[in-house]
Order: sequence, then structure tokens, then C-alpha cells
Amino acid sequence: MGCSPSILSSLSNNHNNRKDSGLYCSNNSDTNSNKIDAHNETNTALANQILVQSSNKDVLEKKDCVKKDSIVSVSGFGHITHNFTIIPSSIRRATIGTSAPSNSRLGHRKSSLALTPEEDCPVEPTIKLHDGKYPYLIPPNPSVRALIVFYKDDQVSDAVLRSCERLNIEITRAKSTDSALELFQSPLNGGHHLVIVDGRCKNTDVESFGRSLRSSKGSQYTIMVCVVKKSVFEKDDTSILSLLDVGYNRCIIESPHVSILSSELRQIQHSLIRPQNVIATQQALYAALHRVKDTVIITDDALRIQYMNKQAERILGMKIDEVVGRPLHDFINSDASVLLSQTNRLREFDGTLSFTRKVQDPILLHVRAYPVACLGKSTTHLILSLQASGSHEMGLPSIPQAKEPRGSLHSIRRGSFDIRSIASDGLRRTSLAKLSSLPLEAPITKVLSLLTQVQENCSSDEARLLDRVMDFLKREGLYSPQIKEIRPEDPVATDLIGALLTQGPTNVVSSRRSSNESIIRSGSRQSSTSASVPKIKMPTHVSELLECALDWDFEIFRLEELTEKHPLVYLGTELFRRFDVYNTFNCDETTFRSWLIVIESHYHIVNTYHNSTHAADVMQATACYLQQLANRDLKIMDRLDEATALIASAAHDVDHPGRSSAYLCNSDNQLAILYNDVCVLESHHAATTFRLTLSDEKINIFKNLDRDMYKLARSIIIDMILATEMTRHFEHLAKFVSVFGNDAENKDIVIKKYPLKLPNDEDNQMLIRRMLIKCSDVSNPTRPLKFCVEWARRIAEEYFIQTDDEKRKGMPIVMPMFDRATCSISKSQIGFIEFIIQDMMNAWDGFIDMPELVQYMQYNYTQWKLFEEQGINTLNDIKRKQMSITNANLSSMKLDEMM
Ligand SMILES: Nc1ncnc2c1ncn2[C@@H]1O[C@@H]2COP(=O)(O)O[C@H]2[C@H]1O
Repeated sequence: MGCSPSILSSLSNNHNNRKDSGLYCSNNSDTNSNKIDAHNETNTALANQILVQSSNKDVLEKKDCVKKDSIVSVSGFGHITHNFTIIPSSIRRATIGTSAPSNSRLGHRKSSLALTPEEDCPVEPTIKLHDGKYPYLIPPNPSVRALIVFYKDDQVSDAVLRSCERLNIEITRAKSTDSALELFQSPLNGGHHLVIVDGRCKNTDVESFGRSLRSSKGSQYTIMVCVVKKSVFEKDDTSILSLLDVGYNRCIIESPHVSILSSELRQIQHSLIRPQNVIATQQALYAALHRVKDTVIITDDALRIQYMNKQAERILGMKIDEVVGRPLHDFINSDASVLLSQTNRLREFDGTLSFTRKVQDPILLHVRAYPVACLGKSTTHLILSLQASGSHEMGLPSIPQAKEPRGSLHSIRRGSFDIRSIASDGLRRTSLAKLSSLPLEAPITKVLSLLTQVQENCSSDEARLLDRVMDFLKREGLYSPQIKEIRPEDPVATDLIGALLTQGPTNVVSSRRSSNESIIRSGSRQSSTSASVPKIKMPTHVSELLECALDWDFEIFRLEELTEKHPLVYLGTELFRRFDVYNTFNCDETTFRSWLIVIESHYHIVNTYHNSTHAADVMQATACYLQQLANRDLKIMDRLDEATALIASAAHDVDHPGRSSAYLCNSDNQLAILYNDVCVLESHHAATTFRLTLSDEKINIFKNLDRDMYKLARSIIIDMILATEMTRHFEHLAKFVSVFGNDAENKDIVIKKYPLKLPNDEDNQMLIRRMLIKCSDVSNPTRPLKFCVEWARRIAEEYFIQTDDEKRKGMPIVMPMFDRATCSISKSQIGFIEFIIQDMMNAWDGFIDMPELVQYMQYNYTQWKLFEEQGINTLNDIKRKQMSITNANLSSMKLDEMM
């Protein structure tokens, strides 16, 4: 049996810190087949350089430990000709570098080419496996199998057979072309290295037989020899050429002499069969490389890619066919001159380069480039071994190999790095190993890896602390807060925050479940297609009011009144116009206005809070933020961002039933069923937006966008609407703060730094968009007091109606404290500002620089505190208070007068 440490084994042996599987190959036969095309002849030279055959006893003994599923089989001559055994690194380490004894023949049987037993001397001089930096190939000398196709027995056929015997060639005999083809293709008898065909017989079409043989599966490495009459050589060379053209490799002159034919065959064996076997072995090597975890690319000396393995295909997102022959430079963003200059001087290169990928962002990879000289003394090929550059980026040491674990860290460390070691059963091991070989890495995995490396080199106290940190990081819901600071004596806030942050059905006590009642009755609303689209005449007082459409103290309730509860259409038309959305979407104003009418008609006018005035208010806040971002010339939002933000905010609560998601879950509402109790309302708002918009060309504001643009716009709008779901409030806030900070004092720095703080532009853009719509959605506590109080009254009323309803139906009560008889609205606002609004608005102001948000919020907060002290709790109390606020006309006071 022949065995060869692979290219990867030898590479990783040099660096001794890799955990890849080792490769060993043998040229035995077996069952399966796995074919790969050889790429070009230069790679054969490379294979010569990097393959080695050995009869290493160690490996033979250890082979028993190797699992069956780690054997890769490759066909060369119709059958499996090479088995590569992927051996776990632990075993590999024990065998790498173990040279065979110097007098060993390293995998060579006794020469089969000797004419007499006395001549049976070594064909090759003894070569040490590790003479050079990399193992050399001793050309494999296979046990040759030949198919002899002679139609009759005569002196020549007899001489051929005897010559084969002399050379220890295993013979299969056929006397007709049909039986020859059958034998050649037979799984049992096939796999011939050599076919010798009698080309002397006039009745046999030797050319068509050659063609059939050549087109048989698994014949690409078979040497075909035709025995011809001497006269063929004497006449002209056209007959010879035609034979070569159909696939014969060689024509030899008939001879009855064994010595002459033996000599011919011996030359054929040397010059044709053995090189073919090298190529077949190389193919097996490619197959093995395709299976290993390492990322390997092979180039020629001019850095043109000759080969890349499956893992490289995965990482670069490209198929081998797309890269072979192309310069490596096409895929490298960074300067590769150092790599080239070092490897040209036969020196290894070790560094980090940025690689472009087909669709994904560029990736930083740690590159080890090994120059190989296959012809002469200068570099002919480079072997690149690539690794995600995580550990190198931070100058951290490489992932440690089996080091003695330190106390409790053991399991974590092993869990993080040596997947194979944590799995006890084979199946799990296989799937985990597969998983680890995928080009997928979550950022959190990377973080855990880095922390584990840090742990290796710190004190046990620090290591224990890191243990705890990693425990937290491994948990799900990293950004889902546990309520911890709400005072127990603050039941209203607890109720409100609990309800806002909790998803799905409530577990609170229920007296009685109602039967099949559902608050939403589908089909009761007017369908968009039947909605008429009247031409809207903008009354003068409305247009005057809309002149202030971008003021933070815009009179939204006045607009509600003037438009008879249709503020969205008027304000929306104005805001779309101001942000030039019509041009952005290449769509006329009428379509947009019709869209606004339909969307507005699907807001429930009976809801006290979640009606179209709320939608208009959110849209107005969004417009103010967009304006501010545009004024500051930060170029954060492009036209599509602006348009989609306005559309998302206008539609973000469409068809809101005036009940919370928890209520819908508790009442087994059809929407809760449809969305599996997850993000029920927001999913419904987003889906309804698109259902309505696409259902009628007259209102389809997307109709002139091309498909890609539409998909982009759609994904942004959906993402923004879903971001208004409060259960993920802290997650969105925490992510935003982690990127942009929350230091209002340093807002200039934050803003200036912004362009530099972009590890991934699109991710951050998404954080901004989400934060923008969230801060619009709950902007009411940051508006002038009279608006803030009115919104508080409206939401409280809506909550009370829900509680009334729950009580009436005997359902679980989602917010028991929001009972109209007992609730303190002031307290609920204090809690809402403290727990939900304050941090968010501070962070948002820090980013967008709108201090009035925080100033109004702080003022409103102090007012709510005051109201609470004054015992202003119920709706009636609030209404009375509103009167006095309106009389004092606080909303028109300058902010500094308020403070
Ligand atoms: N002033 C407020 N007081 C209490 N809760 C509010 C207030 N404003 C908004 N909310 C809640 O915050 C939620 C934000 O998402 P929704 O619009 O779905 O529903 C909103 C209300 O439940």
C-alpha cells in the first residue's frame, strides 16, 4: 500500500497550529467513484512535487482507527483507483514526518520491468521523503492491468502475451471487439491501464473500436496501443495519424519476438502508463482537497489560478470554472506585491489580504503562500492556504492546540474550538464537523473564539469572569431586557412596560373565556379596489396650516379637525411633495394621493389612539427627522430612504384594531393564528400595506420601480414597520447605542465620527432607519405639553376600552392597572417616559441633534410629576387639565419660557 502525507499535512506541519484533517492516500481499489477533471499539465508537475508514496508502517497500523466515512475514493481507470483517507489530526500528528527507512523502496514493488530475475533492480534511486521542504513524488508504479484484444492466436499474439507476463502485467484476453468492450466496461474485470489491440486484421475496424473504447467511461487514463503491420509504417503516416486521432496513444510494429515487444512495452510503461498514473493520483488529490476543511488555492508563478478547492469556492462564492486561468489579482483588493516578491524568491508569504467575493462583502483572509518549484529552481506554483483572519486582526495568538485545560474553563474552551472533541457519538460528530466547515460564522462565534483565546493567557480570576461573560453571550435574547428597576410600588408602570415588552398571550388570571368572539371581523372594511378616489381640493386654512408641516410643534389635532379626521391624506400629500417622493418613485401625485386615501380609510376612525391622526403624527415626526438629517448634510438618508421612511410611517399601524397583540392572542384572533402569536399586529400592518397597494394599479405607488428597486423598497418598508414592535424595543435601542453611542453631550463627535464608524454600512443604515421610525412612533411625550397630554389621554382611553372589553368577555386582562376607575394616567406617563422614552430620545438626540426633543420630554416629565402630586389621575382630571393648558396656550410658549 502506498501512503502520502498530503500537501496540507506538510503545510500544517510547518505551522503546527492547525486542526485540519490529515490526508493519506493509497492506490487501492474500492467501490465508489468521484471524478474531477484534471486542469492542466502544469498541475501534474505540481502533483509530482507534492505527492509521495510510502509504505509507512505506522500509518498502516493506525489505519484501523480511521472511520470508514473519512475515505474518499477516486476513479481513474473506470474503477476506484485511489482512496484518500482523511485521518483525524491526532493520528496525523503521530505520523507526519516519519521518514521511511532510507533503504526502503517506498511503495515500490520489486521492479516489474526486469527482463530476468537478476536484472530485477530498483528502478528509482532511493529518495528520502523529506529531503526537500516538501515531499517529492516518486512516480507511482502501479500493478498494470492490460486488456489484450487479438482476434486470433498467432506468433504475434503469443509474443504479446509472453511479453506481458515477463513484465508482470496482469492480462485479460478478448477475441472480439464486442467482448473487449464488455470486458473493458465490466465493473469486475475493467480498470485497465493498458489495452493492446491487433490492428492487422482487415476485417476489423480498428478505428471505430478505438473510438468506442475511448468514449467508454473511465478510459481517460488508459493507454491504448495498436499493433500494426510493418508495411503501415513503410507506406505513409496517415494511417498512424488516424489511429492516434481516434485515441490510440501508440502504434507498434508486429513482431514475433518477445524481447522486442517486451522492450516496447517497457518503454510504454515508463513513458506513458506511469505518468498517466501520476495524473490519476493528482486527480485523487484534487478530490481529497475538495473534501478538506482548509481553504486552498493553487496558482502558477504568474499568480494565475490553477485550482481552488470546495472550501475556497464557498468562501469566495464562486465556482472553480469561474476562476481557473484568471489572475489571483482579480480577487484580491489589497496590494499583493509583497506576496509576489517573496514567493518569487522561493520564500513563504504570511500575511492578511482582502478578497473580493461574488455577492457578499469583501473578506479579510489570512494567507500563507508556499512557493513550489516543479521545473528547474524557480517558483512554478504557489499553494495558498487561506484562513478567516479573525485571530490575526487583533494580534492575538493563534487558536491553541490541545493545551491542558484550566479548571472549569475546560468544557467551554473545547466547546468553542474542538467540535469533534465534545461530541461523543459519530453522527453528531459528523454533522458538527460539517457545520464547522461551512463558511458561516456568526459574529458572536467570533467573539466567543477571541474571548476563549484571551482566557488562555489570563489569571484564573479573570478566566472565571470571562466564563460568566461567555455564559451571557451564549444565551438567546441577548438584547431582551429583564425588567429589573421598576419600583414595586409603581404598578402602573410595571403593567404598561410589561405589556409593551411581552409578546404572545398573557398568563394573567382569567375568570372566564368568551367563546368565538373576535375583535376583528375580516371583510367588514371597504376593499381598496372599490374605494373611490376623489380629487382633493385643499381648503385654504388647511394649506396654511400645512406651511408649518415640518415644525416640531405642528398642530396635528387642528389638522384632524379641519380635515374631518382625514389628516393623513392632506399631510401625506404635502410631505411626499416636500421630499420629492413623486420623482423618486417616478409616480404621479394622483397615485400617491389615492394611495393615502386608501391607507387612511383602513385606519379605524373609532380608535381613540391608533387612528389615522396617529399615522399622520408619526409621518410628520419622521419628516422632521429627515429634514434635520438633510439639513445637517450628513448624507445618511438617500432619496429612497426618505421615500420609504415616509411611506412606512404613514402605513405603520394600518388596520390597527385598537387592541394590543396580547389581546389578539388571548382571544384566538385570526391574526394571532395567522402570525403564530409572533409580532402579530406589526406583521399585519406590513402585510396589509402591500396587499392594499398591489391590489389596484390606481394606488400602486411602486408600479414604476424596477423589480430590484421595488424589492429593496419593500424590504426597507417591512423592516421599518416591524421595528415599531415594542417587544424588541431594547434590542433596537441597544444595537443603535452600541454603534452610535448615547452621549448627547458629544453629539458633534458622534455625528462627525459617523462615517468612520461603519464596519458594515447597510447594517448601520438599518439601525438608523429602525431608530428613526421608533422615535417617530412614540414621539408624543417629546411634543409640546398640550399634544403630549392629548396623546396620553387617547392611549389611556384605548387601553381602558381594551380592559373593559377583557372584563366583559372574561378574558385575561393584559394591563389590569389600566382600569378607568382606578388608573393614574400621570403615573403611567411618568413610567413610560422613564423606562421607554428617556434613553431612546437621549440617544436619538445624540445622533440627530434635535435638543428640543429632550427639552420637551424633560418638561413634560416634570409636568406629569406635578400632575401626579396634584392628584390628576383619571380621564376627567386630565380633560380638565387640558382646558387649563389650552387656555395658558403652553404649546406656543418658547421652550426656555417653559423651563
Ligand atoms: N404616551 C404613551 N403612554 C403610554 N403608552 C404609549 C404612549 N405612546 C405610545 N404608547 C405605547 O407605545 C406603543 C408603540 O407601539 P404602538 O403604536 O403599537 O402602541 C403604542 C402604545 O402601546
